[in-house]
Amino acid sequence: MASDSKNGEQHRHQEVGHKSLLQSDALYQYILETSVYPREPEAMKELRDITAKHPWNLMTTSADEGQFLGLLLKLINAKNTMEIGVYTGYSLLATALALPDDGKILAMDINRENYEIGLPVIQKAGVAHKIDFREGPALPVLDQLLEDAKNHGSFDFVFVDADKDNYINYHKRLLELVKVGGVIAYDNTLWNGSVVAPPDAPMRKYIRYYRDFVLELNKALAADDRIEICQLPVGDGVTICRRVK
Ligand SMILES: C[S@@+](CC[C@H](N)C(=O)[O-])C[C@H]1O[C@@H](n2cnc3c(N)ncnc32)[C@H](O)[C@@H]1O
Repeated sequence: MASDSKNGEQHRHQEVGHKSLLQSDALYQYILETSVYPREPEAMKELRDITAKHPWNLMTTSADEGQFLGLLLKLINAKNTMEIGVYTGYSLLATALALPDDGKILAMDINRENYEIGLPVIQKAGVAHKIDFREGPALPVLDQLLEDAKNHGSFDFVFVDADKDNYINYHKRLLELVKVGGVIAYDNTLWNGSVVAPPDAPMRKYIRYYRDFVLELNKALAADDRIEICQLPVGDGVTICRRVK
């Protein structure tokens, strides 16, 4: 993405230059080349390459975050999961590969077209049967799930990576849908580093618009005694919440 600042390179790095908040490109590259790329499944690499050619590729989950999600899912033995915000499906594929063969992902996105870009790769990887994709806004689907008591406490894991202005609304509902001991991961909780930017700092419009919602969410998660949390500087910041009551 172009930068209009004199200090173009640095500006780009801060805003959207790569998918990490680490202050050194070399260090991030080291992590990718040492620990991530050599272990990345072939299908995920293929999907990452396809997505890189798409005009909205900045939205994709980074390879290091994909690796983290896959490991987390295995550590908690997740089976019944949900994803809000699919795009071309990189995090979805990471999830599908990490789940057992009878694992499930209820995946929601308002845009089916982008999901279909990645779908052939997901099918080729032999994990498409785990995915139930719903096109449309996620909130009404959550409300519908809540109407049936048997869905309460039925999810092991949820990855939320969609409209930041709804995260608080998702949280209210997800806390009832995730089991005690289950995990909700909220993506982009450091929001391009803008959470610590002074209010008059130059920011892209969409960064400025969603910033207040992210700040509110972070405060609300920290104050919520129904969850344990850990905010990690992976990707654009991901907050892991474990339901405790
Ligand atoms: C950052 S992208 C998701 C990236 C994805 N997790 C990946 O690994 O590539 C955000 C997605 O949220 C979707 N989205 C936006 N508003 C939504 C809503 N109300 N309900 C469901 N999906 C929504 C967008 O269409 C977009 O594909």
